[in-house]
Amino acid sequence: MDAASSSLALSNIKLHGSTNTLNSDKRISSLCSLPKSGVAFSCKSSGNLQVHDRSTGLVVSCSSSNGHRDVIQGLHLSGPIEKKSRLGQACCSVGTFTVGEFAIESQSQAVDDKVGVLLLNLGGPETLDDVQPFLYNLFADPDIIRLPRLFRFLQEPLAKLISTYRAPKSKEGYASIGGGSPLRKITDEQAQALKMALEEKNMSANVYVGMRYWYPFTEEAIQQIKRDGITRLVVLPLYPQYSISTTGSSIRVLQKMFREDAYLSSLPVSIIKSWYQREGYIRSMADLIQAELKNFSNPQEVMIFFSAHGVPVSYVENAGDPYKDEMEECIYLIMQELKARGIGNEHTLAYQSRVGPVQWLKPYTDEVLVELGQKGIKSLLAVPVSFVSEHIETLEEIDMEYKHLALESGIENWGRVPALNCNSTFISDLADAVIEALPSAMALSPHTSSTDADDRDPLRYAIKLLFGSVLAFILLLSPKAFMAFRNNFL
Ligand SMILES: C=CC1=C(C)c2cc3[nH]c(cc4nc(cc5[nH]c(cc1n2)c(C)c5CCC(=O)O)C(CCC(=O)O)=C4C)c(C)c3C=C
Ligand SMILES: [Fe+2]
Repeated sequence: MDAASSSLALSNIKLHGSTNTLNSDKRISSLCSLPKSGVAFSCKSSGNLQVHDRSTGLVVSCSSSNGHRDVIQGLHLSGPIEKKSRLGQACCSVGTFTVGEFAIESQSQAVDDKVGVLLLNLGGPETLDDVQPFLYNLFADPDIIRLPRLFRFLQEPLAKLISTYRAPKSKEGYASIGGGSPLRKITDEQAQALKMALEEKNMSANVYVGMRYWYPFTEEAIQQIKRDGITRLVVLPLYPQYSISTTGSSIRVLQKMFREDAYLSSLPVSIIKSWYQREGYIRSMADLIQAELKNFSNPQEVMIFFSAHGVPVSYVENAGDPYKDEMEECIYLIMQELKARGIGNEHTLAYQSRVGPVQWLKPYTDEVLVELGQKGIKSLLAVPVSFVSEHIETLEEIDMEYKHLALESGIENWGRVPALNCNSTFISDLADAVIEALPSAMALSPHTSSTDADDRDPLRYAIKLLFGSVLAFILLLSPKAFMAFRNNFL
């Protein structure tokens, strides 16, 4: 943005109130002369107000003497600030807010600012023929099968083997939910709903979907973002809690792409790592639980059973994955919200969907269901909590396998909370999360040219692949390794 458009964005901000301490004209004229890298001014009322135009946007912040800062609509505000309506953001917002005795109106619209929101998700096979290649992509991810560095060359042959052997069982699962994953359709609908929610909050943005293991791949979304000339990007993983295996894996892909591309490496980006603690998300989860409890004849006797997708214990204990802590805090917050509504049901948390010959987070959903049935629990409400759309593990694993197991174990009344999908409170809260994240967007990393020498040398790559296949084959010929593999992956 040049000085002229900078002044255009900022001249739309009107400062009202006593001007003996805040002279808007003076500051706006001084802004125009600042270089295109950014503009800023400050004033003294009872706090220190700063307005920054970092070439593509506006940040208004006010730090008071006690140093306390609040975030309202992405603007860091504190002290004597009282929100009146939508706060101004240079990109597109219109609104009014007061700073002590001053009122500031923003009708700013930086015409050359193009905001993008990238929704990250897992992706799922759309047909039964997609299942094996989808599984290959998943198991080839070093954040899913974490091999010691020395054995990394085994990653691809192992992924080939595991995906081939697991595919028949997975296909049965996908066949039972209609022949494919609903993830793409639901994520596209969420993207559309988010775009509309942002528009209602006066922010115009393109919303993109980037999947980790199936179409549309994250790489495709990034190419589209480049073609569209996006100037600021908010990355929003559709996982409320952070795990190395989900959000971490997708961010790793982005970081690699951003490092290797000149345009991307200078694009201001803001990544929302996890958002399970957001009020709107907690409220929307509590709404779903409250509504579903009403379907039971004795709602207060129902055990609320949170079922989260598991991760291997080593992720948490050795690699420092915050997933378990975030999950437990999330459940605590949902239960607090329910308690505030007078709902004091018993609850429990267990982990589902384990894969592979390692220990996963405990307790396991299937084991707890049997124990609860044996203890005499008669009514149970299952709440899937690690994911915000319906998918194979809600539609098949919970609705079919676990329901069957629970009823067999003595539970008589079974219910399941639907996934949030396009729930309006939830989507509106995601829109707020995007607006709040935008002002902190900054370039991710310096541009470096291509990294891994092996990736550029086809001969070294072929040798690595061949050597890895032979080793994987030998490993699998050992009867013990074979039995562990067969029992856990197939
Ligand atoms: C927060 C959610 C998820 C975590 C954490 C997670 C970790 C994780 N998953 C696997 C292996 C598989 N996951 C599969 C499907 C799948 N996983 C998630 C979410 C999380 N995974 C979702 C939403 C889905 C379903 C996608 C869909 O098609 O609807 C599968 C494939 C299905 C199957 O064969 O069971 C596998 C395999 C591991 C190993 C892991 C952590 C290391
Ligand atoms: Fe998974």
